[in-house]
Amino acid sequence: MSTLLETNDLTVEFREGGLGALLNPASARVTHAVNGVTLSIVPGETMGLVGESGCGKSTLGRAMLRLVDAKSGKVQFDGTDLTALDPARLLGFRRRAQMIFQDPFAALNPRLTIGDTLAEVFRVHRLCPSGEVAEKVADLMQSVGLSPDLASRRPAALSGGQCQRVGIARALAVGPELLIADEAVSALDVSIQAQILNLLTQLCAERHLALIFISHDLGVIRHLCRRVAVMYLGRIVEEGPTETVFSSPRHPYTEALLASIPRMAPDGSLPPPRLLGEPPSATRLPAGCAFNPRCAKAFDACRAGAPPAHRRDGPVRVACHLYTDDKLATHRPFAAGDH
Ligand SMILES: Nc1ncnc2c1ncn2[C@@H]1O[C@H](COP(=O)(O)OP(=O)(O)OP(=O)(O)O)[C@@H](O)[C@H]1O
Repeated sequence: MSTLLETNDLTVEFREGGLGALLNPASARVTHAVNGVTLSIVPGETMGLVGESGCGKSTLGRAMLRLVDAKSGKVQFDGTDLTALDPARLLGFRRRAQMIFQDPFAALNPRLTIGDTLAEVFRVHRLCPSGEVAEKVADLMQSVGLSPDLASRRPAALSGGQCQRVGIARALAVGPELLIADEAVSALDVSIQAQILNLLTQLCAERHLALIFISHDLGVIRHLCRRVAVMYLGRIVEEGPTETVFSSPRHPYTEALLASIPRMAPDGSLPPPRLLGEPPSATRLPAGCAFNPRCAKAFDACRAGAPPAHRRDGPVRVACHLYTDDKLATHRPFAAGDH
């Protein structure tokens, strides 16, 4: 199947330092938010993007939609290089890929009614004659489980779950082929989270939508996504079918992340966390593999150089020095101390 969205060696940096940094670029404080990401998604596919806070998930999602500019690398949507699009053609692309945000209240204009918020999308993108907008808005509201009676209300009169349904409706209005949902349920109560996840599953299936679902929550990713990409300090360290990655993680970071899900022992105690401390700052990346200072399996090569990003082990892609060609060629599973 042809690729819908593809990033190629994508890098995003944030430079800070005020006037001093403008006069002397070498003095700028540079955050390496996305560091050479190559990833693709096909039409109708659901992919989870998971990793600790600050690892670059949101920035990657935003760069995929050109809401933030890349420093280098490419983003291609259906064969078109987004990094080279002028503003007029970018507006056309915005119909095909949309974002859903974490905070449903903040994402809506508090002064506009729900009906006006949705009607604005039909008008800006000239999606239908103005006489049909009210009917389209009512249909759209029903498709996300909102009564059209709520059209006259403002966001403050809605619950968090209802606001997120409006956010989803606004994204769907333009008939996109790809949704990027950035922590779209993490601000909601658990019972409401399940309803919104079910809605997203249903909409993706009905409309053959591709979904990139950004989340800290491994349980949610497992429930929702066929494929998962695990991110650490700006890089994808492992990527593959969700069930394969979750049942036999290759990368020590994925392994530690999965082992960090709190599970109570029969005696009521909690096992010690497997992932200790915070990730290093994205302004000062460690030499070699970025995970090496926290990796229990690190050895000399991990400190000497970054691992190749595209090594395949069956259906899984892994960026780790433990997966050298000779180990993969002989199908020798690694173990601690097996270097
Ligand atoms: N506009 C910005 N200006 C400067 N630095 C930024 C900006 N946006 C993000 N960053 C930095 O880029 C890095 C990646 O941030 P990002 O928000 O993409 O991570 P994340 O994995 O989505 O985190 P979270 O799960 O907490 O949302 C962080 O170090 C963050 O502080």
